[in-house]
Amino acid sequence: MPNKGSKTNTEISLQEFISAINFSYDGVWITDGEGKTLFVNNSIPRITRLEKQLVEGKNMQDLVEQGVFDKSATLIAIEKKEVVTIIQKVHTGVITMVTASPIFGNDGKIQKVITNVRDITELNKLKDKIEFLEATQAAYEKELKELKMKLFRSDGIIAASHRMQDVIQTSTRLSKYDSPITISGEKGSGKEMIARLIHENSERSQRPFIKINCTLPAELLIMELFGHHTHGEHGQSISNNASLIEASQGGVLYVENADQLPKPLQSEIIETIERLNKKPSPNNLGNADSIRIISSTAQKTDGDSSINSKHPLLSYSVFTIEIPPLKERPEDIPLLTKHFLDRLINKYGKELRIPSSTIYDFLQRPWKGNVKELKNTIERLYILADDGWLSDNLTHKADALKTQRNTKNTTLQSMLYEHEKSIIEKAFSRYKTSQLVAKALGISQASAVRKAQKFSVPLKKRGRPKRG
Ligand SMILES: Nc1ncnc2c1ncn2[C@@H]1O[C@H](COP(=O)(O)OP(=O)(O)OP(=O)(O)O)[C@@H](O)[C@H]1O
Repeated sequence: MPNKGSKTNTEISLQEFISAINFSYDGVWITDGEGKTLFVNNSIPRITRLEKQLVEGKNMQDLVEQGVFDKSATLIAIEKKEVVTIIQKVHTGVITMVTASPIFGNDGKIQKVITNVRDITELNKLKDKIEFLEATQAAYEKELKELKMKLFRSDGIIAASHRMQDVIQTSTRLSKYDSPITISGEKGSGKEMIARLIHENSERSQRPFIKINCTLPAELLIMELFGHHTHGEHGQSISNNASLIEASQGGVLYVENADQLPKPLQSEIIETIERLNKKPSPNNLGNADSIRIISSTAQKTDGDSSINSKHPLLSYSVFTIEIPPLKERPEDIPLLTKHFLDRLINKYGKELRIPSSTIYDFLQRPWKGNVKELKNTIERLYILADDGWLSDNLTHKADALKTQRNTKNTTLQSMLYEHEKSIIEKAFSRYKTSQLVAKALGISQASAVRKAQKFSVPLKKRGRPKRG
């Protein structure tokens, strides 16, 4: 029988209780209802790297004001009268996670606040490590994307502008799928070129790419699309020529300007293709003869679903690639010009150079017929040129002679140099002073002066005020 005055096994003395709390691995910090420190256990100095004497008896408010902590969970818990968890910075560099729990008396007032303190510096290091790994992963993904872009065959396609690079990137992605797609863009902007690029880079590349010319009269188009059938003497249907749809099996059917086809014909194309695509394959490995439809439209479809819904072929598409008009991507113009000129030189052997004034002029034009118009313009100028320069009037020829002295070749760098020079010369001839030129071109006056010196443009001297 235990003595009346002695402790049972389940009872604990205050001394034992305090030494148990001192053993706790987490820090324990107890204050009164005003935030004055009454007790800190032995883990507090280990975790916070603060001397016990520095904090014992101190009010949390003072410790925050002295900058020992950036904020105090105890003070917030007293204010909010609820349990609070925060991340706290100690001026020793340690980061802790603290949870402060108010203890209420019978009168409803806070009597004590007991706060658990945990060192999360390690956790933070882990977070840094995760962030580092995420950044590394992002860098690898970027590299992979660039490598994929390199693997993607896009020879002969100029895409210097961000918008065209996006188009190429989307095309790369879409070439791996069979989904029907629409390519939209103004006439001559490169819709067919992108459709062919998708085909060339897909698993269908060895199978046909069949283009339907929607400008043909409807009857002829129907015959071309579905084949010409007559009836034999027993009433059976005899096919007299192969249909374009059948010819495109396993490959791509490119329906150019699909929105110009009569709607019933658009629906019939979809139905015929769906029927053919559903034909079971001999080995159940998917239909190797399935047809992929790529439609094109000169209408801008972005954000306007009403355009798509009016045309069965456009609404059948699961993805639309928008090709921007040439005037919205001027960065492509100098490179396209060089690209088309190089091709002509390769074919015909007549060497020509491009004067900066021609590039300048090309950058100003509206190019309503887009890349096709640029290509044709270059071909026309190439045929007409007989003095070694690709230019389209006498002023340009005079410019070309000037440029000849300064330009050794037609690299992009030299073209850009000449282009900038021409802008600076024109700006000084129009606005006269470096101050006005700077304002017009949106550059600093110092930069306008430097550019004038770079291109040997004479600077107008400021007149001295007259005396007397
Ligand atoms: N980014 C480019 N790089 C190189 N050549 C291009 C580029 N874009 C278009 N072209 C060339 O410009 C010409 C017109 O392009 P394409 O026929 O693909 O345009 P389109 O939008 O299909 O024209 P249309 O609306 O008349 O059918 C083609 O010779 C094509 O190879």
